[in-house]
Amino acid sequence: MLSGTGLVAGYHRGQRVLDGVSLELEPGSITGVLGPSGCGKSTLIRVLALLHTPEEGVVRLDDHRVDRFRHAAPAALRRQVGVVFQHPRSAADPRHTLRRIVSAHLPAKSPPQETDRLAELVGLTPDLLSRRPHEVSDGQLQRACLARTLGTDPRYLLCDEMTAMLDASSAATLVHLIRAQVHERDRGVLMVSHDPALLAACCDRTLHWEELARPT
Ligand SMILES: Nc1ncnc2c1ncn2[C@@H]1O[C@H](COP(=O)(O)OP(=O)(O)OP(=O)(O)O)[C@@H](O)[C@H]1O
Repeated sequence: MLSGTGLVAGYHRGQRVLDGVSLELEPGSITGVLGPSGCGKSTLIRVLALLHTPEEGVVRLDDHRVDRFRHAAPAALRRQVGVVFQHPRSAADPRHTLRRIVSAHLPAKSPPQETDRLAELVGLTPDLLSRRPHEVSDGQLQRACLARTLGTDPRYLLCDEMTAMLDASSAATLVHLIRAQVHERDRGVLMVSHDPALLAACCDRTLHWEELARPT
């Protein structure tokens, strides 16, 4: 299980973006979190992904109580939690080919077939792999970002409004892919969004932001 308990976090002294937030993610299921823009959903994802240090509260990753975050977080723990961000164009280096983007988190000596396997998994055709971000659609680039994240075979996948930039058909394809990952690989998924219809369509349970922020 990946959990955060009583999390307090912000970006400036005295600013509490998260003020006593708790959430548990179980492997093999998709949890949705619904909240308005600016409530702190991305901040929660950053804390759970060990990318942002909470001022208070506890993050547990399976049997580990995490006590170091950001660069100090143990690599073995960091690799267990993958993140897909809202804006694929800010998350991918525009100079790199999709092949390089997809393979970015694979071990250095991985054979090219491993990149091909990840690309196929997310439905990227081989001809797209030689292109750069400006030569593909947002949906295709988001698939490449998802494939990159899956390269560490993370036990938990945190999706931060990952379909917000996509048309309905691309969004549905990605959601279908995520569901397959949950069932085939027993991953635990968090999907945050301000779109109740999206969460209702793909999550096993949906929590409202206010439910997470109850005092512990
Ligand atoms: N790097 C940062 N530095 C300072 N303040 C920040 C930073 N990132 C976010 N914030 C502030 O923290 C608050 C919560 O932001 P966050 O991005 O976590 O919300 P969100 O619910 O994900 O919003 P959205 O749905 O619009 O993406 C906002 O008031 C935002 O301005």
